[in-house]
Amino acid sequence: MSDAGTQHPVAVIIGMMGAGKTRVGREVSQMMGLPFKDADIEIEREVGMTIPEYFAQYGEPAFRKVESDLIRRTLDDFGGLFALGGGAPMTPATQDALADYIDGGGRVIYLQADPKEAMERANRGGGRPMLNGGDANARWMRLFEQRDPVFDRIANVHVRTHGSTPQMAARKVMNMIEERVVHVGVVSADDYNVRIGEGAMNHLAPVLGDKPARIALIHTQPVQRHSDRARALLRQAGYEVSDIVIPDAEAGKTVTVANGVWERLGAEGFTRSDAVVGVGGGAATDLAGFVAATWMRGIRYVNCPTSLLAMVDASTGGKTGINTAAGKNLVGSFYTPAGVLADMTTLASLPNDIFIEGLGEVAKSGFISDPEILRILEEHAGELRAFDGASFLGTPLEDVVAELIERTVHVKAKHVSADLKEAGLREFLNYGHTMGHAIEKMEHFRWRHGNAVAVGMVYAAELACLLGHIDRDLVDYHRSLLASLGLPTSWNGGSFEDVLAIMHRDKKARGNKLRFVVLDGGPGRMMHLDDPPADAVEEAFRRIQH
Ligand SMILES: NC(=O)c1ccc[n+]([C@@H]2O[C@H](COP(=O)([O-])OP(=O)(O)OC[C@H]3O[C@@H](n4cnc5c(N)ncnc54)[C@H](O)[C@@H]3O)[C@@H](O)[C@H]2O)c1
Ligand SMILES: O=C(O)C(=O)C[C@@H](O)[C@H](O)[C@H](O)COP(=O)(O)O
Repeated sequence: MSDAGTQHPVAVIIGMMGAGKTRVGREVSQMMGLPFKDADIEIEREVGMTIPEYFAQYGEPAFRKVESDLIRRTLDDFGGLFALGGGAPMTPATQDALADYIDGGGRVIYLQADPKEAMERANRGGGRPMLNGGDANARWMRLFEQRDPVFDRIANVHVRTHGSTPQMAARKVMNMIEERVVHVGVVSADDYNVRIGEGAMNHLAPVLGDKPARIALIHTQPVQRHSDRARALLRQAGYEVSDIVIPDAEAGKTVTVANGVWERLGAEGFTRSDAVVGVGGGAATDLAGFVAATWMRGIRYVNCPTSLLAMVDASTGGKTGINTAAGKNLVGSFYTPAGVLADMTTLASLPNDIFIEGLGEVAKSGFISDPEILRILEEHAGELRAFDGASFLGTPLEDVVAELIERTVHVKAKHVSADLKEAGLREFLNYGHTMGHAIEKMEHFRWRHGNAVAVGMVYAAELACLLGHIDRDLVDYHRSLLASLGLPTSWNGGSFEDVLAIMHRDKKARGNKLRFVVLDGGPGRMMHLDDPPADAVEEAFRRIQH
């Protein structure tokens, strides 16, 4: 954010008179240990009189010039929280200054208070020149109608504070400030952001935009409390919501379920301008994405992942799909979301075993691309393995998990940005999956995906070692790290012949040749392994058995 020697605000708060910009801004600055500035107070200090006096003596145009000059200066030399006066963002010069600030990575937060509450607060206080003359309420409402669409456009963060105390509103603002954002560039489609943090789901309406009238909210029963929140946010934003509950986990990734959703969309008149929101684990976001990719050949969709694995992997990258009798994810489409909102508060209800399976895909990303992930996993293995959603939020572990999620999503974004349709580079994200998907199928999906992938990575490491690409120590490191996280490292649930037949149907296979992706020397260095010797393929299988 800061250029050499300059400071920029952590956030700028805008909103209607009475929205609570100053009160909430002060609360946030105290919570974050940062300085706070109120533009109106700074202006009165600079001109040596109150704003009503300045208005009366020099008029509004002169005031707006003083105001926009002070705002521009403050944006370039202040590193705390900065609240603007109600009318400030209506001035073109201030709009330009705020746009430059956002281009530099700044956050302009539109504090969207309940209009009635804000109007009453604004008129209680008096001393507001813009409300002088005539019925103050009517005047406030006229200003709201003029300003709300402008504020909505200018801001890049929107925080609704309806019914919130100043402290609750401050917490929402702080969550937005602290959230992590990973940008995913997509060569053949629109770029999008993955937002990671408490309250990320609040971005639903801004990400969906104002074109959809109808939203198909696709979710599963175990995440009802989170889909309830999504539904409330969507309805508050004025969307018509079709609530679609699908079977949980892999049972939801079938053509029968997809057809049922297509039937609903048809019966309710969904058109290309409408959208899909998927809330749940990776299976739910895979199905939701598949429905969005296929309804009328493609409508907008936003993923709200609620499991660790879905946050770090499934919800991003555009792989949508369903399973068939022949195997995992054999039907689907590369179709990218309009955005991904990884709301950390949803992890509060995530069972420990589901959290742990998500660590399988986190570790994978460490092995294929970011060794720092492996270091963090090693350092915090015990805490991660003991994950307890009920006591997780607000603890130091939440920051560790947020860092792991951001890093893992960065690894995925790097691969999918360069190779959306998996022509080569993206296949490295499939590390451990050739054997992993075979195990899932052999286990009739009783094994969780992340657990199967963990064993699959040990298999791939054994195969690479047998062929001289990595040393035994690195194979042993796979086992020790994955086991320390509570992940399985062996499997003996079926015959080599059955597994081999399934691996031959893996999407990376070409003709009747097996293809794997394996480490080449060490973490972060990957290679394709085409048509490996049959005896090595079988010996590696023997080595992952109990
Ligand atoms: N599209 C991709 O790129 C991609 C990437 C990785 C995995 N996947 C797919 O994702 C699936 C695995 O995802 P998963 O591990 O999330 O499994 P999942 O979707 O089956 O969820 C696991 C279980 O956790 C529950 N759950 C999820 N979030 C919860 C929450 N916050 N509170 C309580 N319960 C919650 C689910 O309801 C389910 O019972 C597999 O189908 C895999 O193929 C897809
Ligand atoms: O996004 C990818 O590409 C991946 O390979 C990510 C994997 O972690 C994920 O499990 C994906 O769903 C597997 O893809 P598939 O094409 O093997 O089904």
